[in-house]
Amino acid sequence: MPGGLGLARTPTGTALVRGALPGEVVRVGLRPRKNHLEGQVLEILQAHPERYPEALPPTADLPLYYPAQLPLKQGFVHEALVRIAKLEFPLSPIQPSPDALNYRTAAQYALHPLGGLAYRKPNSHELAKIEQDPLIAPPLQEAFRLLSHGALSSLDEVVFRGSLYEGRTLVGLIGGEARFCRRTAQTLVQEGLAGVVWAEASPKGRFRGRVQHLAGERGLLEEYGGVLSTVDAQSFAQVNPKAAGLLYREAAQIAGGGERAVELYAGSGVLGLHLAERFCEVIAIEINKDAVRRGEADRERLGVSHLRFHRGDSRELYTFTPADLVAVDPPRSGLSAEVMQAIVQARPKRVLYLSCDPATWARDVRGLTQAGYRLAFARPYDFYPFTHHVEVLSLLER
Ligand SMILES: C[S@@+](CC[C@H](N)C(=O)[O-])C[C@H]1O[C@@H](n2cnc3c(N)ncnc32)[C@H](O)[C@@H]1O
Repeated sequence: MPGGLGLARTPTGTALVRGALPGEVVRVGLRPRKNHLEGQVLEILQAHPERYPEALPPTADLPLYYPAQLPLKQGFVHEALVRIAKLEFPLSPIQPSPDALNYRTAAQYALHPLGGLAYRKPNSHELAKIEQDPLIAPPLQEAFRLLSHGALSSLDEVVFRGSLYEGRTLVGLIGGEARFCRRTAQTLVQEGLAGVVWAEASPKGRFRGRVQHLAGERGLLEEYGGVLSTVDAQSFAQVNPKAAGLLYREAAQIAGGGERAVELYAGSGVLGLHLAERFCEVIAIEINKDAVRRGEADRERLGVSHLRFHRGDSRELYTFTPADLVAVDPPRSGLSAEVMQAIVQARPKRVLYLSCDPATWARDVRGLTQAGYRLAFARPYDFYPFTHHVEVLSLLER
């Protein structure tokens, strides 16, 4: 089901079960929650006929052979539209990921106290050591090998950001003190990693505190749908560049053209660079300064002078109206009430909505349809094989 949990009805109520696939018979340890029961699979008594038999990291909550994952993901988006947006709409078929394994170009791991890399078990502080990660792309495999054997126990986490285009990987070392990491960073670069940054472990979140460059490169070029964009270890970029490239291309095709497009939640403006082929002016609004810095550098390198960045909040859309198109790609929480209001007041002819959460997307589609827009196109995209996550590309028109 959406959220990556199995659903079961029991005599004492509904149970949400981590690790169970639809139709499986499992033995589960259950705990009562406020309105339901929750648990973890202890033993699989009758497995799904398509269950994937090889080892996967604990974040892979959809362990099915790849073709069996796709109809489930299509179903998550359809179900969100019917249940939340109250719409029966003919979704276009899901676009599979070009690679089902070895696709991720970003990953983060905890450091195990006994050495090696580990995952935090879902909803717990316990660490599960991992020997390999079949979901990460080839350039990250080498970084994984190097850091699995390093003596890094003073750190909390390591972050990898690789590039398929350059075949190299940047590493972020998180926690401890920068001065104790400098020598390790230089060795890692000598051993073939592209660059290393250090970041303090901050309660505000990863890379929200002090960040210091330690060795090698600060950024790498990555290809997204024919556009070369800079990526770094500390700011957002899509982690499946081949799948994201397909989405950006289709997004630009369905967006039409016109005088002005405004892109909200723009990151480093990769979508904006695609839209710039069809609009006389594109404004990219993004709150994160590192993402804006990367985007400005890309725009200059590519000579796209009619794409401009505004570092600020998406609520500031009103400063850049009128617009023919407003494009949004918000975090999982979707559009805030203020951004929704700003879009409705701006009255663009078209709203291009990219989403990484079908439930909040469906909520916002409902809001936009109530404000006079109609859903004209929607296609699920699979950026995260072997997980329940699914992206949506959609277009609304008024
Ligand atoms: C899902 S990412 C999309 C980035 C970009 N469209 C891409 O595909 O690479 C969401 C982005 O929204 C930015 N963001 C979050 N809240 C924001 C806000 N209130 N106003 C502007 N940008 C925001 C984040 O920094 C992040 O870069």
